[in-house]
Amino acid sequence: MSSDVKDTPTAVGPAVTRPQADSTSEAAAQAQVRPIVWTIAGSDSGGGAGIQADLLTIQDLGGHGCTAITAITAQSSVAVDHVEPISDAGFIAQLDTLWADLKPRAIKIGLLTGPEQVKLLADWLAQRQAEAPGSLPPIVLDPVLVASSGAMLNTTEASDQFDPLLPFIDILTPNGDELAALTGVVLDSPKAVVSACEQLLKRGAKAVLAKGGHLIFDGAETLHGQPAGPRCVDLLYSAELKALFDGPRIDTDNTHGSGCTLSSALATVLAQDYVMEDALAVVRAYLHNGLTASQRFGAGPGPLARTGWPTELASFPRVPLPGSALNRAYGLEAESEQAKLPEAPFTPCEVAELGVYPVVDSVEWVKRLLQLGVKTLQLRIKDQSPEAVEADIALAIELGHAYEARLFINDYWQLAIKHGAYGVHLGQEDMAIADLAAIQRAGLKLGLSTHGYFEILRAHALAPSYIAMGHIFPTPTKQMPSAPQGLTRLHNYVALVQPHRPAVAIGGIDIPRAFEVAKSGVGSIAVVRAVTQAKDVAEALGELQCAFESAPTLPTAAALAAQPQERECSDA
Ligand SMILES: Cc1ncc(COP(=O)(O)OP(=O)(O)O)c(N)n1
Ligand SMILES: Cc1nc(C(=O)O)sc1CCOP(=O)(O)O
Ligand SMILES: [Mg+2]
Repeated sequence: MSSDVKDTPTAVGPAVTRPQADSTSEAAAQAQVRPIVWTIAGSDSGGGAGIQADLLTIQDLGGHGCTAITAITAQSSVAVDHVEPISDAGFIAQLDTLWADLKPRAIKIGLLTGPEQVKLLADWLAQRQAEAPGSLPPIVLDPVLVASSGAMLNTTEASDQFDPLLPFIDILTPNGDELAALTGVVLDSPKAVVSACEQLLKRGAKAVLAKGGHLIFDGAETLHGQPAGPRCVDLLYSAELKALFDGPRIDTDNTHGSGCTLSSALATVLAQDYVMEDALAVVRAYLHNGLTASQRFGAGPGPLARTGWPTELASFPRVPLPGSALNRAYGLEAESEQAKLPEAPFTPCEVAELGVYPVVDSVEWVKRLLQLGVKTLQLRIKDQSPEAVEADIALAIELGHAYEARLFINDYWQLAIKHGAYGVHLGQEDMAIADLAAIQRAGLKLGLSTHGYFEILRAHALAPSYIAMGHIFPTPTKQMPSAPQGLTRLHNYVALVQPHRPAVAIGGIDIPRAFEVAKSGVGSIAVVRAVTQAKDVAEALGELQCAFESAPTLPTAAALAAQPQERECSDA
């Protein structure tokens, strides 16, 4: 693998074990493999929440946990009998000692026993920031007020008690009770949740995850447009992104430490450089699996099970589509902005694997590739008026049919419908503006671009004909707002997508890398330069094809053909 590829080898499973880790350089190498995650929280002697839950979670998701303990609690599954805050000196000593040697890639803050500890921590963070601007990693604050047994863990009820910390916090993760206590807003509707989040943003929070586990609104079932049973809807609210994560409410009372688990899981995934919305998608799936497999140990609610990095789509939340009833209930989009959602899945491609998939910018290239036997290809013309490109698009479509090939038209979906194309390829931003219902009704196949977990979930909800995942490696062909995904993530995405529909990898794939990419089991590789800049195009196509033939066939791809194409999110 090339060194410019951002890859996190521990994204799944345990770290690589090194035989001798006693030298400084060896220790540093270890630290790079498992990112260091701090938890600043209280000890739960019952092992279900607090520091104990955090360490288990951090380890389970591929991090190395370090702790700064804020309080000792005498706690079981049914009671909190004693809370003893650590001394100020003891608190700061832990932070200083860790900072000197074990710098964090992310921090989770849990129980702080009152305004004094909040101020101590805020001052300590401010000093680190002043000494080295930009040295603080992502910080998650779980504003713990009450234990799940109902006991108060925090000495004050002041709604502004966490405000000194807010400037340092990347995301605040209150449950319904905490959100109400921090804002004074009565959370009796989805829009009230939004206004509480808005208030916290005005007070300095960068983002809020308003957890829906405790929130039940009148008529909530009807918001989902389907008899789905009790749901849990979390709202991510920041200036840049407002998104819902919707999943079934798991029928268990083993929720002891669920807030601690969520926030430490989030810190651990953020420490592996995932963007917030992707990290939240993973964390919701982790909670789903942990609650589902949870067990009781004492007389009261048990803790969540530790089930490792989630890999199956069924564990992940649904991300409601633009124009969906759920988004409208939260007021996340104006009625006038509603996208036209299709009423049925898109026509599936008749093959489970799309193979070598060149993306080219002229009808001449389309013709040349068809003559060389290419069966999946895309015409991607950028920045021209529809009038200027119509004749070329019409001719390319005609050629595609003549050669019985799968020709996708990028962007110009109206022309693709008008001229009866095999399919259309659209980006994420197009999903909100294109008439997806018209594309589906016309029987055209639809391919969608994605760049991480969140976009994969949003694309999957539309039941497209394929999902493209990029950019795997750095590419000069297109300016990308997101980071390269790398091979480890690609493996995870393929496992998620390909049991349901064809997956396509794109971005920076040349012939040597095609062999690495094919090992992920992905059924298709989309390329621009590997074909258009090849000295010998026929030879390049042959070598790219070779990459697939040398790679193991994964059962997921083979299973696809037999899989009915269901639409996962019919909540319009
Ligand atoms: C197969 C495939 N995957 C991704 C893309 C990128 O599409 P999009 O996000 O719409 O960006 P542009 O190509 O329009 O710049 C693609 N074209 N093909
Ligand atoms: C058009 C395009 N879309 C991408 C995405 O990730 O969505 S990457 C990409 C460019 C791919 O070109 P090359 O094969 O030359 O790297
Ligand atoms: Mg496009």
